Amino acid sequence: MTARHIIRRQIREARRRLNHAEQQAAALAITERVASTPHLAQATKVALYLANDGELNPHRLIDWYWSQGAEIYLPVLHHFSPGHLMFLRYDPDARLIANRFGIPEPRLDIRLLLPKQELEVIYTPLVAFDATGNRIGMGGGFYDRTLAGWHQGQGPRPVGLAHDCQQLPHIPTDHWDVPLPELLTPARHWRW
Ligand SMILES: Nc1nc2c(c(=O)[nH]1)N(C=O)[C@@H](CNc1ccc(C(=O)N[C@@H](CCC(=O)O)C(=O)O)cc1)CN2
Ligand SMILES: Nc1ncnc2c1ncn2[C@@H]1O[C@H](COP(=O)(O)OP(=O)(O)OP(=O)(O)O)[C@@H](O)[C@H]1O
Repeated sequence: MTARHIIRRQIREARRRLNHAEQQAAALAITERVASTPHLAQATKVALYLANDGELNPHRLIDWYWSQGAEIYLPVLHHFSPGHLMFLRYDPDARLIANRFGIPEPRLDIRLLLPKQELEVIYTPLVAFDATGNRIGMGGGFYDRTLAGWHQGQGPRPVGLAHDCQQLPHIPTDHWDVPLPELLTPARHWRW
């Protein structure tokens, strides 16, 4: 087992142990944080995700963005390009279908597809982060591929979302890992 495997197992277990009240409080705290952060609150096209495996649950944040008239996009596993994500618009009445990991995603409808360059913010799920903005995800490299190049202006700014218990002192990185410039937890707004 590599260090990354051990980190994934431990932190996934820690976030799954959060109870319903803790998850609800975290969902509310993150929504209030976004609502009071102008560059995030003003975004009109944002990628979010549907919570899985104890992740910080953005359902209230999605409702809040909808109430502001913003468009929400969800990651959909690319049907032809393995390891890549597409972003499809998520409307309140959307029909969802579970992907191969059991995570619900919009049905593939070309009319709902948005090129990622047109998103303003990609809220990024993650398993673990450290105090310098390094992240580890579920292990598919999906977000690393999506975020590769954002720093050179090829795509939107990523903003990590996580519970405070997902922080580690140091995460070992690989050359393809894309560090985050910003991350929100219920307790803190990190910027690097
Ligand atoms: N909510 C959410 N949606 C997301 C992601 C995410 O991290 N969170 N992704 C971010 O990349 C993509 C999906 N990536 C995933 C990668 C691995 C596993 C997973 O559960 N793997 C199993 C074993 C693999 C299997 O079942 O085939 C595991 O590790 O237990 C789940 C999602 C797209 N959608
Ligand atoms: N930009 C990229 N181009 C090609 N392959 C990549 C890229 N980024 C990551 N990969 C590959 O994806 C695999 C998984 O990477 P890693 O373990 O860092 O995923 P992760 O960060 O945990 O997942 P995610 O990014 O989906 O949250 C690695 O084998 C890596 O080689």
